Formats: sequence, structure tokens, C-alpha cells
Amino acid sequence: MSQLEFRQIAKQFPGVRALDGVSLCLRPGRVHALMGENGAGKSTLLKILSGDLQADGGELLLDGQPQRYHSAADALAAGVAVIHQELQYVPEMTVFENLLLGRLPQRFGFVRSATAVREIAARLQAMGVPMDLAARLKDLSTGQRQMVEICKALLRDARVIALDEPTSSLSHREAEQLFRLVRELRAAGKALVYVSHRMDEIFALCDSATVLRDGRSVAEFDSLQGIGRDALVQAMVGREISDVYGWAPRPQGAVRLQVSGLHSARMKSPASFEARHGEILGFFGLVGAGRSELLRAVYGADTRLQGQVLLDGQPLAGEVGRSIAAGLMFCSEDRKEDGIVGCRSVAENINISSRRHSARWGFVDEAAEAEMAERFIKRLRIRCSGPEQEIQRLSGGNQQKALLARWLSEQALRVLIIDEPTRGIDIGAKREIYEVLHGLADQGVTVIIISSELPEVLGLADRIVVMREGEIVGTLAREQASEAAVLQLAFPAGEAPPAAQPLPMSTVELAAA
Ligand SMILES: Nc1ncnc2c1ncn2[C@@H]1O[C@H](COP(=O)(O)OP(=O)(O)OP(=O)(O)O)[C@@H](O)[C@H]1O
Repeated sequence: MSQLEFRQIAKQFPGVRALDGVSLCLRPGRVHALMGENGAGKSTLLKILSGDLQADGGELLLDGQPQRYHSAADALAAGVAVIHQELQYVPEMTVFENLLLGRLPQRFGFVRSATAVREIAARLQAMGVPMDLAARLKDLSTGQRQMVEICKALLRDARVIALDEPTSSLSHREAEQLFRLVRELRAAGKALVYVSHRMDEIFALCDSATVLRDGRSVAEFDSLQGIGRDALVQAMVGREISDVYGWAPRPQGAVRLQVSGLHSARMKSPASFEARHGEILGFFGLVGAGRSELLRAVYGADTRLQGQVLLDGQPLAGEVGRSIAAGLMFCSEDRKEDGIVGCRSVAENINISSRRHSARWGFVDEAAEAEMAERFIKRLRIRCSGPEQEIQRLSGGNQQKALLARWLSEQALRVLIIDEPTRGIDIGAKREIYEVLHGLADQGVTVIIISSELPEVLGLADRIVVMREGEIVGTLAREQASEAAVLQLAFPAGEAPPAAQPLPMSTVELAAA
């Protein structure tokens, strides 16, 4: 059982004071939440804990002993494991090899030992996380890879475990498994720190919390008992946020997008739906329900096998270039896939897709680009030193905001499809993003959102399409769309959670059930 203390930790990046004297204590048998807006300094603190970054000032004390880690291996050797947002694994290697990465030669030799495999399999089984040790990491889901990472820490008897936004890419089932594991680790006396933007996870899993703002600790909660959500939000963003979704009725026009019998190799069966001018259409389903696959086929990112898409009555070919030219855009949930250019500025990244609009006689209108970038930096509260800053220097959530701005600033939009619009984004910026989406719909743009967060879909959409196991299983008007009604459709028969279950992370409640 170990206690870890951060004492007056400071970290300066060129032009940014990322941490300014942060102190907090992780105690055995407790889960401590680390909260704050995008760019508040959470990941930087965890990178110092893992040895990936060196603090400029302050101390780390493990059971009262000063620590200084120069690599993740140093930290692990001392019993401290950090599971970062970007997992560190070797895709071509097996689970067994990844679990023992860096240790194989010392303990087991290079030869894969049957005894070692059996021993590890038995330990994982005992920890309640049985795994196929022969599977290659590249063939696993994000959730499974994350489990491997956690198991790696457990096999090395880590006593302090940090999880940085661990559920952001997990399916409901994987999240349930993770929550069970976190509770077991707490019961086993590990000291845990948990970073998440999802309030319900914080309340369901954490005992205490620190809120960071601009690199400083602005609130400490020794216990979360009796603490309301509003108190945490107020501490994080420094203001009250009511009515996050800001929905109001708006007139809707004619059918804009008509999808009939559309099928692609990645879809399980053909699907049909329509969306109107000025409508926000929400797609809800559990991870793996087939929402992204259907909308990728609409966009032309996946080859269509059959079916047709009409945009304002005109057939739309299944090609990305044609879709973009026709004003149908798709913002993917994966910012790497979406083409973030790390070494380019925030302004260039925001303007990449609309460069063709601002280019005149072959020259890019840099003033117009900078002006557009400034507008979105302010509007979405993108924390950066200015439009010229390299985007890779921004925190994960702020990169995500800049990418969204790329699509939100498109001038020729007719249909905007956004996959997981606010994943990894703090609550203050979420509200701004929703406002921009409402603004687009007010101008007649058809907005389609794919989201795994039911409150987001319920709060934002005019109609909700529910998918399950590759099929559309229902379409609900806003007035009919209660949590219970949507979940009843989204879960396989017999597995729906109790109707009165509070959401969103129904996953959390499910895990506890
Ligand atoms: N390598 C770097 N170079 C320059 N600035 C950096 C670097 N890494 C982080 N920063 C800056 O430090 C600040 C804190 O970033 P950090 O990643 O710790 O935020 P965060 O709280 O984890 O945010 P998020 O919720 O978006 O993940 C941000 O302003 C970020 O731009």
C-alpha cells in the first residue's frame, strides 16, 4: 500500500505555464479524480508521474521518499503505472509479448516459455481479466488493448495507477469491465488517479477530486459525498453552465438527404433513412452498432455495394471528393484519420479543407485564414498561444476542437456528419459546440451526429435513429425519445437496462448493477 504526493509541481513549455505549483495526494484504496478544462494541465501532470516529462519544480514523493523518473520503465519499477490516452504497445507483437515488454530477457529469456504463458494466464484469470495471450495487439479493439496495458501494470505489481480518459474509445461492455477492475483495484488498496470529462464516471467511481484550471489547483474535494455536479462544473470552468444543449424548436424544410437501401462491405445489412433541411438528426447505438459504417458509406469513404443516396433530389456518387464538392462533409471520430497535420499551425489545420475557397489566383488568403482561426479559437475556447502555434503543442481536447472548427467553418455546407462531436472535450466547450451546431441548423444545414452519449443525442437532436447490430431498429421523434425508449431499442433483446436508469453513462450504472 503506497501513498503518492505531488508537491508544488511546476512545468513550463515555451510560452505556456502548463503547471504552476500543483499539489495533491493519492492515497491507498482511493480513486482520486483529476478534472479540468481542455489544456488545464491534467495530461502534463500524468506525464510527469510516468517519467515521460520532467517537472521544472516541485517534488514527487512516494511513501515520503522523493522520486524522479526518467522513463516509464523507471516509474513502473517504482510501482507507478500511467495508462495514457495514447496507448503504448507494439501492434505486431502478441498480448504475451506486450505484457512482458522490456522484461522478457531478464526473467524468461527470449524464448517464449510455456510455463510463463501458463503462469500469466492464471494470474490474469485470477484478476478477472482472462485474455488470449496469443492474439496480436493489432487485431484487438481499443478496449482490449487498454486492458493489456492495465494488466501490464498489474503484473508488475504497480501500487499507484493513473488512467487518463480511459473510456473515451471503449464500448459499453468494455467500459463496464474497466469500472469493475477499477473498483477491484481500489479494494486491493491501490492508489488510483482518474482523468475524465465524463461527470457521471467521476461520481460513480471516484472518492475525491482535484480541479485544475490554467495549471493551478483551484478546488480540492476530500470527498465527493454530497457534492453536486454544478459545484464541480463551476470549479472547472469558473462559471455556471445551465441548459448545456440549448435546444429550441426550429422549422424544418424539405427532405435534403434520402438514403435508400444503402449497403457497403462493412455494413451488415442495407439501410434507409432521410434527413431534412435544418434538422439535427442523431444516430445512437452501442459501440459497434454500425452507425459510423452506414454514414461512411453515405459519405463515400467506404465502397457502396448497392443502394442510392439523393442530396436535394440529385444522386450523389459514392466518392469522398464528390461528396465534399456537393457540400456533404464528414468529421470522423478519429482525429488522426481525419488528417491532423501536427507540424502545421492551428490556423492551417482549421483552414485545410476550405483553402480552395479562400485561394485567389493560386494565393492563399492568409489574413482571411487567420481571421477565421481567431474566431474559432475564441468561440470554442481553444487554449493555444495563437493561430500560429503548431497544433501538436496543444492538449488532446484542444486539437479536437481545432479539427471540429475545420468542418464547422466550411462555407459550402449542406450536410455535416459529425462522429462523436464532443469526445474528450470539456463541458464549457461542449456548450459552445452545440450552439454552433444549432446555428448551422438554423441556416438550413442538415446536421447528423453520431454519439455514444445518450444525453447528448437526447439533448441535441430533433429526431433519433437507433441502430443495433448493424441495423436501424427505430426512428424516434424528439417527443417520443425518452432514455428508456432509446435504450430499449439500442440493447439486444433481454439485455436492456432498467427503464428508470439514470444516464448518461448508463454504462456506469450497468457496471454497478
Ligand atoms: N509538448 C508541448 N509543448 C508545448 N505546449 C504543450 C506541450 N504539451 C502540452 N502543452 C500545453 O500545456 C497545457 C496543458 O496541456 P495538457 O495536455 O496537460 O492539458 P489537459 O488538461 O490534459 O487537456 P485535455 O483535457 O485537452 O487532454 C496546454 O496549454 C498545452 O497546449
